[in-house]
Amino acid sequence: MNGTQDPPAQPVVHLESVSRLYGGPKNRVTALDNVSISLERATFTAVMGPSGSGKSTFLHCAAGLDRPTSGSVHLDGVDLASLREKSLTKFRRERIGFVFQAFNLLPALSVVDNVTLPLRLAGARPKKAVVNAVLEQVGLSDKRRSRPGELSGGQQQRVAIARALVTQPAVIFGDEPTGALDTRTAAEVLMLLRQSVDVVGQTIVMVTHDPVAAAYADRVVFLADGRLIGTLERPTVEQVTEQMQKLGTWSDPSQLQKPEHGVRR
Ligand SMILES: Nc1ncnc2c1ncn2[C@@H]1O[C@H](COP(=O)(O)OP(=O)(O)OP(=O)(O)O)[C@@H](O)[C@H]1O
Repeated sequence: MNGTQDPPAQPVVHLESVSRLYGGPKNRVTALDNVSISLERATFTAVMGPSGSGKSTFLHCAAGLDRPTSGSVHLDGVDLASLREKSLTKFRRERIGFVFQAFNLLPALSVVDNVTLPLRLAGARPKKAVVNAVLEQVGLSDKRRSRPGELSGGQQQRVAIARALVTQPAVIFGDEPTGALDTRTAAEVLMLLRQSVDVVGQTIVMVTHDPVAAAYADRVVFLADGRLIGTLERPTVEQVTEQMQKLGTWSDPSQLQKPEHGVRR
């Protein structure tokens, strides 16, 4: 036995048998049904599935915005169930970044003030070098004094990405981050997300309906009726489209690759 071997890398996100039920006994909805998955650091995961399959619920439970009915979520080694509401809010602010379809920028604030807002909310003083590096990374160094209204949609989403990156979070969760953008601008934003994984080792989890967007990820996980029914590694647009068509037409989901536990290269 080799005693000098490194221990296996701890996944940055780990869901174990997570279920989320809504409603009461008479109108019970199982939005997530016994989902287990591990996501490793510096990976880009896309979450796909038909409407109502549980994608948003998955994202909300994984990011500590919602609490599972049963099962556990560990994020960056922390069991989210162990955190009370206030600590969970602090944890989210410090360790998780969010990028939404609607960019959710504050219109009265400049680019730089929008980007540094999470740090200031956390009571930290933004480090100039970090802020400059992040603005450079998203290609907005020359727009730091602009207001969101003076920017294009793609530029606004890049501000939102810079705001998510600036706390150097364990994970960035994206909910249709390119849903409001035209094809070319979406490609630029996806490229930026991809680069943040490859260059600075960011971990990203993104819900999307778009096979083209999903193909930027390292892995696509497919949900149907709240269940994790398959994964695709190093997906191509064609493969993702094919899997979505299978799900859409409800042909045999067993044709999909079975989900693996603790998957990654
Ligand atoms: N707060 C809630 N109360 C009751 N039912 C809910 C609630 N949130 C979600 N659901 C139900 O849970 C299921 C999964 O919803 P979810 O929003 O996670 O799906 P989704 O895959 O993100 O859908 P879409 O692609 O349409 O956004 C759906 O049947 C939905 O109606």
